[in-house]
Amino acid sequence: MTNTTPLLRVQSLAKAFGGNKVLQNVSFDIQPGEIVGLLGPNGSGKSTLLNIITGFESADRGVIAYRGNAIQTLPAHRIVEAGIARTFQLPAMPEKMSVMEVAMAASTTHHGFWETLLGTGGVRAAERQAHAKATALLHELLLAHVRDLPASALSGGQKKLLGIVCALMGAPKMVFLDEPTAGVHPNLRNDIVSALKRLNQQGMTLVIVEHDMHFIREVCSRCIVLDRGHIVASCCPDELSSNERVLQAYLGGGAENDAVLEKQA
Ligand SMILES: Nc1ncnc2c1ncn2[C@@H]1O[C@H](COP(=O)(O)OP(=O)(O)OP(=O)(O)O)[C@@H](O)[C@H]1O
Repeated sequence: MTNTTPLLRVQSLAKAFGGNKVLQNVSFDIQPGEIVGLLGPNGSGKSTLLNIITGFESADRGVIAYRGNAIQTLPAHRIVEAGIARTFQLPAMPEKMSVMEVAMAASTTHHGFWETLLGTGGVRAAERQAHAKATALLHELLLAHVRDLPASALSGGQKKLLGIVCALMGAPKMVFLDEPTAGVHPNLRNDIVSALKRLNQQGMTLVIVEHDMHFIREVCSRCIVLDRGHIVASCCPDELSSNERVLQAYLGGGAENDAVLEKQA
């Protein structure tokens, strides 16, 4: 990786489900240290893009390079190991595990069968490390006071925070967040904003799928806007409201807009 290599480069990505062309010729770069908002109307392809980058779906065409290395054929766990983590729109939590246990289970340090069974020194040291890290992250994400509760008992917003904790347990360089504040109480929303800003100040690159424009303005330095599978804008949040193609995407448009988008892609 040279000084000019972007942290992530997506080139000519395409994906269709049957005849539904969900992503078409999608290309963009993310630089280290950015907080980028990924925007677009419902069904514009944001989650599909996020799923492809993080290895949960495969692309039909295109290249995804992380620190200069192609990752588009890697399975999800190898992408996590490479340094890219993600959260989910609706995090599912195991019924019987405590908040701390869920955080610990997200640790990416794994040992062989015999080492684990025998509880070797290496395993115990790794467990201590994971415990210390989970403790620090639960504190950072304001979940220290609920660490012994069953994870399934958390509120929707707290589950989102725990999803962020889990994503961070592997010490990623880059995190994709899928609607981190949707359905979250305003108080907790502000906590999420502060936590994300702190993580970014510590060097984390963030890409955030969000519909909440206040949140985007508060947190993001740049926005990428998708409309029906095409990137129609890459600009700072303040420029969104005067961007013709963004307005067109959000205010609607039928087949005539498809023709325009095809031409401009
Ligand atoms: N596994 C799938 N099989 C078939 N179609 C799918 C699949 N996943 C997504 N789609 C379709 O792809 C299109 C884009 O969906 P996607 O979830 O990526 O949009 P989105 O921008 O994230 O939407 P929202 O903001 O509503 O979450 C939709 O038409 C959706 O129905």
